[in-house]
Amino acid sequence: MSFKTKDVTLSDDRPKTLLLQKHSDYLAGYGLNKDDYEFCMTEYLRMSGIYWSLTAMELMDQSSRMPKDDIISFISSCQDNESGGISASNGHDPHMLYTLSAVQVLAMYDRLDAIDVEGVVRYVSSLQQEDGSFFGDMWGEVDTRFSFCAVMCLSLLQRLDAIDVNKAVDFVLSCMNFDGGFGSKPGSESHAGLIYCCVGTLSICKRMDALKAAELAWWLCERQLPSGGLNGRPEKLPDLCYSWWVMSSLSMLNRIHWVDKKNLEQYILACQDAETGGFSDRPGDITDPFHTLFGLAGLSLLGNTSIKRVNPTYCMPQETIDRLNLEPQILQ
Ligand SMILES: CN(C(=O)[C@H](Cc1cnc[nH]1)NC(=O)OCc1ccccc1)[C@@H](Cc1ccccc1)C(=O)N[C@@H](Cc1c[nH]c2ccccc12)C(=O)NO
Ligand SMILES: [Zn+2]
Repeated sequence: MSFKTKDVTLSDDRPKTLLLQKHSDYLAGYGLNKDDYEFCMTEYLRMSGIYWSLTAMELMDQSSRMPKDDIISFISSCQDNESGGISASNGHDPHMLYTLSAVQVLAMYDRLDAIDVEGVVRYVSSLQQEDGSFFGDMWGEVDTRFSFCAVMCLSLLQRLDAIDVNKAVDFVLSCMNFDGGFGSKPGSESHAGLIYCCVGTLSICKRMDALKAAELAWWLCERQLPSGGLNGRPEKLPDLCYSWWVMSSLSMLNRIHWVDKKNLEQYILACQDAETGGFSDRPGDITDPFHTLFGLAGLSLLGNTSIKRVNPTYCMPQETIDRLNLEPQILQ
């Protein structure tokens, strides 16, 4: 039993303002050196890395600094003609996670014509199981993350008709715990990231009525620690990306005011690196594009107007969601 709540202390010389130019330079320069160790080691999730960088640049209104044509032809080269699915990088197997990232990127660029959309629809719907759940790929791992990938991807393509939405919702609801939270499968422990996926699925399918909203919002705001940061489960250290998983879920529940916004903003700003640019999981750690997106997206949800509005359900610019006429449900 740990009596000392695990937390971090924010040092006095931490960044207290948003260093937008540093973050824009950091992302514009990331991955240019193709043979650096980190770039090679993250090939297995390259497509998601492109989604994180582009979305962060869009939120900063800096996406013109991204190599648009190279990105679009890279995505086309990653679609598997036989299955219709899209892989993280050339030569890798197609997977739901990277098919979603690719569709998110092309939706932001308004270039869904660059892929075989019917092939993607065929791939995603082929992964739905009898109980409504989804596999991540042909190897058959079930996880509520993949339910969220499926409904987000198909809704971006205006093709939710291709799956059994009622069964997809039933499976997600079968993963609801007594604390109002969700795990990856029925009976799995509640986890902030999976709560985001399950609430997001219900938001897109317009079934937020089925949530135990009060219990869930309570569990979510319990994630906040004295440092202002949020953790993903009880007794865990704070981590910047959990600011996003928790706050986007609270936004969909219309209860974002339940967290101490000032304290949380302090924690997010403290995770910036004034030298390299970018955000890290905790103050003083190495920055990466993943935490940089979720730091900026979190500040956007907190109302920082120097960052464009982000949609809490899709984690994409609100203007993209508006252009696609998508209306994910927000609890009243
Ligand atoms: C596979 N990932 C993770 O497991 C990260 C690891 C981590 C980061 N900080 C602490 N650990 N964890 C993570 O994303 O947890 C949140 C989560 C978990 C499950 C479902 C959704 C969100 C990260 C990549 C990563 C690996 C290692 C270090 C940093 C980033 C990852 O890809 N997360 C996914 C989470 C996610 C966001 N939107 C989704 C939609 C559907 C499914 C998943 C996601 C992502 O961002 N996709 O675009
Ligand atoms: Zn993290």
